[in-house]
Amino acid sequence: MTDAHTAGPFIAAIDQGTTSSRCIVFDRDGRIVSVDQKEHEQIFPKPGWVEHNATEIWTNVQEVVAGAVEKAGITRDDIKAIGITNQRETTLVWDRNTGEPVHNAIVWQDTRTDALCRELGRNVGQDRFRRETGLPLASYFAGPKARWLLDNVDGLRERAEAGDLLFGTMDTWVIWNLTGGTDGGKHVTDVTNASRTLLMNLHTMEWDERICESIGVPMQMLPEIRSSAEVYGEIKGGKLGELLGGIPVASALGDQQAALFGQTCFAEGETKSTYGTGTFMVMNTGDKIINSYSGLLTTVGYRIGDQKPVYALEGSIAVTGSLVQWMRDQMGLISTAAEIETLALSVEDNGGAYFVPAFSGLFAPYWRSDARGVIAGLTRYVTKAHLARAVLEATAWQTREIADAMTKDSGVELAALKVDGGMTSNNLLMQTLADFLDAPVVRPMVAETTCLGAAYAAGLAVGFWNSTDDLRANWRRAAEWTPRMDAETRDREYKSWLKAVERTMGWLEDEE
Ligand SMILES: Nc1ncnc2c1ncn2[C@@H]1O[C@H](COP(=O)(O)OP(=O)(O)O)[C@@H](O)[C@H]1O
Ligand SMILES: O=P(O)(O)OC[C@H](O)CO
Repeated sequence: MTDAHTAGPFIAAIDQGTTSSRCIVFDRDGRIVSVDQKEHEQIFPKPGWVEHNATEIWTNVQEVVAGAVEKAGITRDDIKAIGITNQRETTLVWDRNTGEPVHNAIVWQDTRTDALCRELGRNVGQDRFRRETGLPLASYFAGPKARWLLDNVDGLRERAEAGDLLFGTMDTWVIWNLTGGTDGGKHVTDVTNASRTLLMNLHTMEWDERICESIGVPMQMLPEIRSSAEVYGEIKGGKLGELLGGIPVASALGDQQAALFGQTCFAEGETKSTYGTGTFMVMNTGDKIINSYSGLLTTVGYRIGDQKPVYALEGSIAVTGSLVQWMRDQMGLISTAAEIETLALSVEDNGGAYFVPAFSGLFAPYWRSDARGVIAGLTRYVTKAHLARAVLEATAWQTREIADAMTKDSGVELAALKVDGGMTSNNLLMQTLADFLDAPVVRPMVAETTCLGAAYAAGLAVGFWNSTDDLRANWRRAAEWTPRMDAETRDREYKSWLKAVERTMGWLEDEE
């Protein structure tokens, strides 16, 4: 697959995502040379529970790396480094001696720790977690998931305290296996992934002893926290060892931080939003740890080698692309995701309907697990085409709420929004977004910004690229949407949206 335009050497990146694992090989201009991808099973043992089989994931990771290298028609000597990006918060515990997971991984969307988080809130108080970790106490994050495993799997706490078990998010699992597993695998994570556990102190970039104790996670099972761009070890052992042994494993970033990096949002105030199953908007806040009073998360954007960490504010939305899937799979109103645009374009507006998809509560800026979805404003006039509009508008309004919160917290007005992810192929949605934000929306040439960010960080770590300026030079605009909506309509519609959001709250009673 390589040609004269994509002469080596190359950098490879693994994206261990929620629904699939993929590997992409990039050239020096940040162009894609080859891709391989494999989905894994989504396991739903009970309502609200979501698990992954980590052994299946590791098998898939090995296959997609081998697959991408084969498709590129290159060998070990052509690849200067490999980087990792991953679904964040998804939590695994495994035996350091056998390498076997003790339980399926508990996925970020899983809400089984809701009650535990409420209890921690009552006993320890929300404020301390916010202040030290930048996060609200919520089932989304990794620490409570690890505590749940220790409390609910027989004998686990004793084994953890004896030092026989390792904790990790998916970056840690993949790096440990890539670098040899039971034969000396490196047990590390990076600052961005660690900043999603509720266990890392944002100010020191170390595990916080008191917080680990309050949550009930023994520190001896935690990985070493490293920067996002440095060599953690080399590929070793197994089939990949034979194929790619010795290649430096040189970056790790949570997928949303990787997208920030891949979008080259290196300056304070630069913001990206990734539109997939859920949506994650992240703003670079430079060296400032901005405490959010508006329901955002304070998190680490990235850290290159021994440079100072760069912080970020994040607004996470649980349901965006998955609402389009719901319209397709559960309602049968469309047969492909792309059809939502055609259907929505068959009418002028939403016909008065507003759809708030609080299917598993509301994430940012509300963090309400008692909320459930509503369609408000229904009359006999509303058709499925109006609902299609309301579905797309839901994504755009949720983004607007987060943009408002970011401006409030940071004092920075959004100058433009860089977007990526599967939903950005929807032109009507992108125009609606520009209209509701009253700011330009820009999509880059390389839409695979997540893998690209991991490749960039790995490339910086081994000197393949010299500086972030080299990376900026690779960024190219593919499309831009500018606002066309008048202020009066925008304000009126926003009010109606906010009214609909209010109606989702308090649907579940506390004991539910
Ligand atoms: N044309 C479209 N319009 C609206 N939504 C879309 C469109 N194409 C894909 N999607 C949605 O985008 C999501 C897939 O995007 P992707 O970036 O691959 O997600 P993820 O990385 O979270 O798996 C799906 O939820 C799908 O419903
Ligand atoms: O794998 P994705 O793209 O669904 O990303 C999941 C996020 O990292 C969850 O925080």
